Amino acid sequence: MHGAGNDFVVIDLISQFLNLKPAHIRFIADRQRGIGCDQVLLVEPPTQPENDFRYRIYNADGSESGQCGNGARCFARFVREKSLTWKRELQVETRNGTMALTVAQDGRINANLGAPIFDTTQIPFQPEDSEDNAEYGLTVAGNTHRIGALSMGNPHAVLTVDSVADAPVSTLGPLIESHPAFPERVNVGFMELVSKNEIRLRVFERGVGETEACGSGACAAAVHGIRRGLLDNAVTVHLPGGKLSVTWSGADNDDVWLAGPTASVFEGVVKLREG
Ligand SMILES: N[C@H](CCC[C@H](N)C(=O)O)C(=O)O
Repeated sequence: MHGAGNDFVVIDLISQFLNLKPAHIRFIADRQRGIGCDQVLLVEPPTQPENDFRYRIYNADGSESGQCGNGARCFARFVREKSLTWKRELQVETRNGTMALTVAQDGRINANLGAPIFDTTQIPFQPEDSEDNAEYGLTVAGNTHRIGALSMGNPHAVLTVDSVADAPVSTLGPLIESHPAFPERVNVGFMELVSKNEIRLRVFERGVGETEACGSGACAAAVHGIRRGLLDNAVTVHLPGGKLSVTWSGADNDDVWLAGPTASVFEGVVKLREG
């Protein structure tokens, strides 16, 4: 499956049981030797009866994440296509709590990624200096960059650039992804302001590299722009793989909603060697 080109292998662990280890995840995600994807998503029974499913997210390098916005939308489509539920309002358990997914009559899927988190200890982020107009200075290879830092259930650094086409995604992205100021590493967004309701964005994702789209990254960039007064509350996010929509009231405790396309591409059986 994919959401605007951010692609996933989604595994039903309700009608089957697998004890997947990081080596299995890396094999499945390997685009030459395995199936190939940005993330592997696990569909599991909930641990609490009031919820519908449990949702676990693993990056291509085998690391687990607490959030995947595009993946959540594909998750909602998957469980309905596989007749694991008929509901249109889903409560899904993630590593950080629960998230609401809604499937409209026209098939559009909205994901509630919860309220953004700016508390640096929860991102986690250890800033070199104090926040100034929602930005921090971050020294990378001798140069200081201005970044926004927040969590959408997973950590994000957001840089504002004049042009995403010219942004140093492949060089600066990995240096910030593994910067010591982010003890759990970080997803790195490069945001270009188009208007008060539109941005262009490229994301170097933690544990993957640059992806065609990043749902939580789109939310993090839009929230950062709204917080700095550069964007209105509804933002169209143009990514290399397609368009996502983010809405957030601007109130710190209000939830961030993500909408966008989903697609089911292929279904099959994978043979996992005992790892
Ligand atoms: N690489 C991210 C997880 C996937 C996020 C992205 N695919 C999305 O749609 O939010 C992380 O390690 O936090």
